[in-house]
Amino acid sequence: MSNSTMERLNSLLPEWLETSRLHTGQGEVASYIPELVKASQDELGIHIMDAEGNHVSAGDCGVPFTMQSISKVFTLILALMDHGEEAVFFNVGKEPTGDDYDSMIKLELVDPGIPFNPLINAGAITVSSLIAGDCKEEKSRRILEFFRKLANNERLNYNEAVFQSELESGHLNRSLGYFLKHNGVLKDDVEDVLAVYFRHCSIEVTCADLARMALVLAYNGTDPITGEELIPRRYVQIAKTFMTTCGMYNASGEFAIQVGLPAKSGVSGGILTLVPGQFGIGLVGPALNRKGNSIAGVHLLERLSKEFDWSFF
Ligand SMILES: NC(=O)CC[C@H](N)C(=O)O
Repeated sequence: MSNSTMERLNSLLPEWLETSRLHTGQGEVASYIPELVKASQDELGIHIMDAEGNHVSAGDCGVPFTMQSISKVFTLILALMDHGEEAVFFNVGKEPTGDDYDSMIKLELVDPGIPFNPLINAGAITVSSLIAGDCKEEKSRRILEFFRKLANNERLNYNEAVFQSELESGHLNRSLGYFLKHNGVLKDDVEDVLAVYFRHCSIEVTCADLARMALVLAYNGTDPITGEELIPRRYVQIAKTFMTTCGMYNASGEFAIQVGLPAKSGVSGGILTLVPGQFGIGLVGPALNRKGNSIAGVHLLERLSKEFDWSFF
């Protein structure tokens, strides 16, 4: 079944990608992190991988980009592996916000002032502080090692220019950090926590890396190619639930209706998604729609999901 889907994908994908690419003109490349604006407006690439390691790719799939918010899924998983559910969800909630990902409004409105979920910035900054390690370097090292294992790529590394750019321009994230510190949610030094957060957002990948990471989620935590169990099933279940309810920001409901797959997007235009038990998918298209998701990427995923009946709803 997967083989015949692969064959059809092989013949359809190049043309479909070019049709979706036409939508890039209506989107905008993110500029609030100055270094990100250097990405090409009309870029679009995708890589789809199955459990045997067969893959189909199209477009600009070899172009490296930073994971940004996509990394939040995997730092959440690592924090769960480090401390368990109870400790993590003592500090961060489980509900969508309806606000922008970098909003702080709800932190003042609820008591206790913990972030609504681990995929908004406030939640992910909190999760960064929960990663085990004696210092920021050790926490960052553990995150990078974990990501390398998931992507089966020892060469995965930071984009230092993007890291520095966000370190210098991340005033809103800095204020979220200090607010969380004031609320008693962050215990560590705020600048140290932010450095860990900015570092994991700056990890550079290609579509193939994202597809491999997604494949591990598609197979409930076991890399189907190596057979190695990398994540306990329960934590994959939690991560995929958050991806479904909050992974595409305030367009998560619409994405669930139109595509119906767990997904996470990032401000660099990346999207990681998966077809449970079948495929891992990595995609990049830096031109974003008004909700902050890759405009052409969402278009392509909608078309693929409808054609192959991928929605799990
Ligand atoms: N949506 C995103 O990808 C946001 C991540 C980005 N590093 C930030 O904190 O603003």
